[in-house]
Amino acid sequence: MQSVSCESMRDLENAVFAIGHTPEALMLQAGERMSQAILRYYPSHSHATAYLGKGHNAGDALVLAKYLQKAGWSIQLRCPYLEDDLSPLTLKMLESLGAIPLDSSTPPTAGSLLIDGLLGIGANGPLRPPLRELATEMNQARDSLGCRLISLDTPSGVNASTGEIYPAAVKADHTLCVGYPKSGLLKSSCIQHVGALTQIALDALEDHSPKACQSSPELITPHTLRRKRRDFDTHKGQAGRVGIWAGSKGMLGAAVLTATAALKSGAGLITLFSPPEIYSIIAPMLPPEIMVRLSLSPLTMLEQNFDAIVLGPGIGTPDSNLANQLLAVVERSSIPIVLDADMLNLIAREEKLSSLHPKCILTPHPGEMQRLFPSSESREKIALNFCELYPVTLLFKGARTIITEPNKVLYVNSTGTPAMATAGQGDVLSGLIGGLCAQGYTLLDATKLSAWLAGEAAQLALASQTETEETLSASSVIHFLPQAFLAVARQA
Ligand SMILES: NC(=O)C1=CN([C@@H]2O[C@H](COP(=O)(O)OP(=O)(O)OC[C@H]3O[C@@H](n4cnc5c(N)ncnc54)[C@H](O)[C@@H]3O)[C@@H](O)[C@H]2O)[C@@H](O)CC1
Repeated sequence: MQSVSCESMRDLENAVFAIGHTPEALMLQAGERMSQAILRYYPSHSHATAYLGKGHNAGDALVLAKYLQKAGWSIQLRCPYLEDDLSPLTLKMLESLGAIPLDSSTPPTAGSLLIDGLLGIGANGPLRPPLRELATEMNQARDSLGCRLISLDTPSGVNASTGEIYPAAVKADHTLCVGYPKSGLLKSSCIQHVGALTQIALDALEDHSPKACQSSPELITPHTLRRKRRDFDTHKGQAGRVGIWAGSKGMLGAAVLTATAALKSGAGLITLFSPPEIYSIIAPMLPPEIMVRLSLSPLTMLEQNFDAIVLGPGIGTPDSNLANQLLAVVERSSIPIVLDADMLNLIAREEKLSSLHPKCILTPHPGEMQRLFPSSESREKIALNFCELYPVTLLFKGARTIITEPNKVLYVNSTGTPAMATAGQGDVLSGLIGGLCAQGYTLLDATKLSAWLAGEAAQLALASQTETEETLSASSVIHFLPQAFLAVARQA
């Protein structure tokens, strides 16, 4: 979904008002849909403290609060202004919420969900008192009381068009963007203030596209993703065959996670190739649906009828014979080939970037990217510059994973949580990408969908309370993939 400046968002808003939609109708829908997002991702909470400014961003917060109240939550309204200071529509939403006073002094309690409704796209420059003090209070409660902080439309104190971060800017765990995502918020430099991003669609905007801007990054949202439907008579050979070369002594788990994620992506036949020294140990670790083939050479993968190949998770530093064969597989492969982890280090070390071709998908984390393509530019520039030189699909991992291809914009993933900062998450991702490519997704679609699914699965695992920020593992992400698939809106 295209990102827009606050100014373009205003133009769109005015365009829909001009044809008869009202600010009130939009606010009611935004607030209701925000409440659905909160109940989905934060169902264990039962108390919210809504921080209110004067404008319509506060109005959204009040509508949201009303829906949470209906769901049985208790609500505190933290506001430094008098009722008469509020914009008329915001005041109307306050009155409709019932007899909850505007609290100008009581800080939130532990466990409260903090709702940042201080400022939205009407923000102008750095946070001014008294809102600056309230933003500071929210950040302190997040840090010291463990509160979750949700920003509505934009995190207050961040310039949503440019990404400039002003003093005391709110550090949201999650931002719910109304209508279109604001371009400044997609920048990697803003991640600490924006957190996960969920787009809140407004029906009135459906027929109103923002002015096309070729360089605007696009947010990967469920509405931009597509799940393939199978023909009724599909058989397993048509559902995608994936060949995987992964794992080595001491890194068996990487192979298990990659192969299991490929299986859970829906691919019909998964074969893990395993050298003799680990074969007998790894074979019993795998789900029974995965074939494990004893093999001395990755080149045998090219003789099979695969639809996609994954190379690299957990391979460590291969000896020179194996290294040459792995590099030869990359060069000779004419099917999608996912290159991850030590395979990327090998390509960097052997200076084989020139053998990359359009069937390659690279999934580096920042350290691997630095070895492949040393640069001190921003993450966004590095990704775009890399794809100007090499004809590949690039997924550049990070708290805000970005994806691009030659002559394409940046696609920015919206899902994920810091709980994913654990070993094995990259293995899951490469297995998913390989599995989806094998099922006929384009390289770009497979990569975008995989990044979104993995992050969503992690968020849903936390929401389920079967995992916490401390306990979430790559295996639990795999476990929650079915729910993440179900969350993809469109089925073509
Ligand atoms: N764009 C849309 O289509 C929709 C927007 N809605 C909401 O409306 C919001 C925009 O509402 P408004 O235009 O009322 O603007 P805001 O709610 O962002 O607030 C503007 C107010 O904040 C004050 N202010 C501005 N900058 C400040 C600063 N740096 N420090 C302290 N105070 C400052 C201004 O004096 C003004 O009173 C959106 O962000 C969104 O949340 C929704 O109600 C639904 C539809």
